[in-house]
Order: sequence, then structure tokens, then C-alpha cells
Amino acid sequence: MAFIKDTIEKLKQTSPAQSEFYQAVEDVLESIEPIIEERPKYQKQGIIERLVEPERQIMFRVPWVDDEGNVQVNKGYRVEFNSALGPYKGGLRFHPSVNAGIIKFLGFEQIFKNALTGLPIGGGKGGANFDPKGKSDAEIMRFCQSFMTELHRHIGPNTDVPAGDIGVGTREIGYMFGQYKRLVNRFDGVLTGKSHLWGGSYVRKQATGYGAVYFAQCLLEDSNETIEGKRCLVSGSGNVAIYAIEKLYELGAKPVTCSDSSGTIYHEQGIDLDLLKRIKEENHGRLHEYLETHENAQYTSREDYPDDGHCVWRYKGDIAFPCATQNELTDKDAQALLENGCRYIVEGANMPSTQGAVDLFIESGVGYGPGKAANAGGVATSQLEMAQNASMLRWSFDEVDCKLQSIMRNIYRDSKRTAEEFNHPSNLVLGANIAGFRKVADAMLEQGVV
Ligand SMILES: NC(=O)C1=CN([C@@H]2O[C@H](COP(=O)(O)OP(=O)(O)OC[C@H]3O[C@@H](n4cnc5c(N)ncnc54)[C@H](OP(=O)(O)O)[C@@H]3O)[C@@H](O)[C@H]2O)C=CC1
Ligand SMILES: O=C(O)CCC(=O)C(=O)O
Repeated sequence: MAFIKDTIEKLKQTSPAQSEFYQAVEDVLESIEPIIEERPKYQKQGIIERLVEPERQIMFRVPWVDDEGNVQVNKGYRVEFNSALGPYKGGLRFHPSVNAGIIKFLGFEQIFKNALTGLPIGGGKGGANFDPKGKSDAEIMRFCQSFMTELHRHIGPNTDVPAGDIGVGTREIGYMFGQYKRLVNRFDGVLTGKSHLWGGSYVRKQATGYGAVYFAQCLLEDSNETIEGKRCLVSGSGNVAIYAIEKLYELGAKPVTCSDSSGTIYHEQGIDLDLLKRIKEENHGRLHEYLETHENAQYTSREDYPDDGHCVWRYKGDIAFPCATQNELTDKDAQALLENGCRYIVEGANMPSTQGAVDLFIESGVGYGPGKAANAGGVATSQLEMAQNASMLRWSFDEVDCKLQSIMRNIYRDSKRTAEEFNHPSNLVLGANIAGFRKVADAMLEQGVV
């Protein structure tokens, strides 16, 4: 469609050097063509042009002092992308690769993901090019305090509610919340992913990983299969990967891989989850330490793996769960997975597959759950945390888990039904994109040109 092509070209000129952002936009715009043709009002009212432009972008300096007394400076970001459905909602990423384009891609994805949950939340994302690796606890605290010293002016429980993402977990949320409270003198639900000792929701920590596995359950059920007994390939070893592995074990599957940015573990007996939690969650360590306990596991370091892409995807497995980062699963990896008989790919990470890999999955007819649908359990449970904070109530673990399961089932059904409605019954990329887009676009129409 010429109009879509023109919009993307214009975006490349007005927002130069933001390749991940263009990739995310192309993915959505190309799959919503059928509904744009069906409802010319979207085009007439400038919905697409407005959607690809964030409502507000905040960039700021984050100065902090390291343990040697040196002043360090990082770049901080918050992109408030779209508030048609509710307050801006989305995580904060602390990683050296963070830049405006990466935050915009994540914020753009978040709009449609949040819409798919069916809950009243808009889309936003933020972060900093800060590298938490190798930093002391005191350095992390000073950085988080400085970051919040600027961010607090822009957020609020009914305005914009950040949470965690790569490099931001319960510890960082705690330091940021402490600083927020000190600055505004209020205890409110301005952040999610809080410790459940002081306002956090049960299941938020587990929610993205568990949610991805619940989504996989729905996908397999449609082919009269179950998770039980399946060999699973998982990448990453952070929050999402750990709790995907935990739920896979609970459902009788066997996860045999995990990874970090330095290398990959393959363990034929199944990943030792307690050990993984100890290394990564408790000690913030490196994955090669796994071998100190399990000499019979295989470790392939990033340097010893000559190919582009990710070593995890070269093993044999029934279901693949990319749970590390964007574009970690390349065209070649996708080819290798298909040749090795992998039948399902369910994305725990945001945009982990390259566009070529996604095309291959769709053409081949394997079951493919795109990230914006499959990993929406995290943000959905964040909204459940907001609801508990607003009502000053606290729900039990089982209550929240039950709601999470039902939300994931609804996301799957909505994506599947929409794919069928537009005559591509097994294309959940198209189904999820149109289902999410329709909710946001209709709300924007009703709210006028703003
Ligand atoms: N946390 C959440 O609730 C949600 C997260 N997501 C997405 O899930 C993914 C993982 O997030 P999360 O688990 O929270 O983050 P964590 O920081 O807890 O873990 C990230 C994991 O990915 C690895 N990783 C990061 N960057 C790279 C890279 N460039 N190459 C290889 N491995 C890498 C990290 O390795 P290392 O330790 O070496 O850095 C680590 O194992 C991200 O795409 C995130 O956006 C999506 C929805 C919600
Ligand atoms: O919990 C949240 O608000 C956001 C989670 C997140 O960053 C994501 O869904 O990518």
C-alpha cells in the first residue's frame, strides 16, 4: 500500500538512524494494511501519522558519583508514546546499548501489547545507557536516585507508570521508589514491579515468563498437543527466562538451554533452576559459573561461536522461547530451528526475531507467538499491581496467577480470532497487530485530533 510505504519513508527522514524503531513500525504497519483498506476513516483522521510519533519524548542527563569518587554521566530517556487507552505504561531498560531508537521501538511495541491485554493502559518506555554489570550496590543506588531525580517530574500513578525491563529488577525499582517518595512525599503506585513487602503484587516477578508459557499452552492446545514432555530451548537467563523455565518444569517440559551475553549453557539433563537463580538472580553473576557445579553441561562462549545469531537456536528442541533481547534470533537461526524440527516459537523478549526470521516462521506454518502477544503477561500483571495499589488492597498469589492465565488466554483468542477474520488463520503477527491497533485507533478517533 503506497500510503504505508510513504509513511515509513517519511519516518526514516524525520527520525534518522533508528533502525530498530523502523523495524517495529514496519512490522505493525505492513500487517494492518487490510484494516486500513476496510476503514478509510483511519487514514483520513491521520491515525497512522499520529501513532508513529510519540506524544512526548524526554531526554535527560543522569550524573552520579562512582565508588572512586569520579563523576559519571549517562543519558536518560522516557518516551510517552500513546495515552489513548490509559496512562503511559512500560518498563525502564538500563543497558549500554540504549539509545533513542531502541526506546522508541520498545515504546511503540508497548502501545499494541498493552492494548491486547484489554486493560486501560497506554504505551511508554524509558531507560538509560547505564551498564549495571560490575557496579557495586551503592553505585546502582546512586544511579537510580539520580535517574529518578529527573524522572519524577514526568510520572505519576495516573500519568505514567514505569516498571522494569533489561537491567531493572526489584532492587532498582526499590531504589527509584525510595527516591520518588522522598521527592514528592507520597506513597503511591507510581512504579510497578515493587517488592511485595511494600506494595508490589504477587506474581509480577514471574508474570512475563509464566505468561509466555501460558500463551504457548494455548498455541499447542489448538493442535491437540500439551507442553508436557516437550524439549524446550530458552535463551537469556534474566527475569523472563528464569520464570519461563520455572513454569515449563511445573508443566512437565524439559528446558535444556539458557544464555547470557557472554555465552550459552546446554544441559541435556535439564537446566538446574535453583542454581540458575542463585547465579543470576541472587548474585548477579555470569553463566559460565554453572560449570562449577555441572561439569557435564556444555558452555559455548560468545567468542567461540563464530556465527552471527545465537548458539541456543542450533540445538534440537520442540519449542523455542527467545527471552533475551531484540534481534537475537537471526534468519540463519530460524532456518536452523526449522531444519532441526522445532515446531513452536514463543517470544518472551521484545522483537527477538529478525524480520527475515519472522517471515520464515510464517511461511513454514510453525506455531509462532509474537512477543507483543506472548510476553504481555508482565505488563498485564503490572496493571493488576496498579489496581491493587489504587484500591489499597492486596490479592493472593493464586488470585493474581488466575487472572494472568485468563488474560493470556484472552490475548491468544483475540489474536487468533482476528487473524481468522482477516483470512490469515494461522498468522498471529497479523492477528495481534490488527487486534491491538483496532483498540487504540478507535479510542483515538473518539478522542479527536490530539
Ligand atoms: N521484565 C519484564 O517483565 C519484561 C521483559 N520483556 C523483554 O524480555 C527480554 C528480557 O528481559 P528481562 O529478562 O527482564 O531482562 P534481564 O535483564 O533480567 O535479563 C536479560 C537477559 O538477556 C541477556 N541479554 C541482554 N542483552 C543481550 C545481548 N545483547 N545479547 C545476548 N544476551 C543478552 C542478559 O545477559 P547478560 O546478563 O549478559 O546481560 C540476560 O540474560 C527483553 O527483551 C525485555 O524487553 C518483555 C516483557 C516484560
Ligand atoms: O510492566 C510493565 O509496565 C512493562 C513491562 C515491559 O517493559 C514490557 O512489556 O516490555
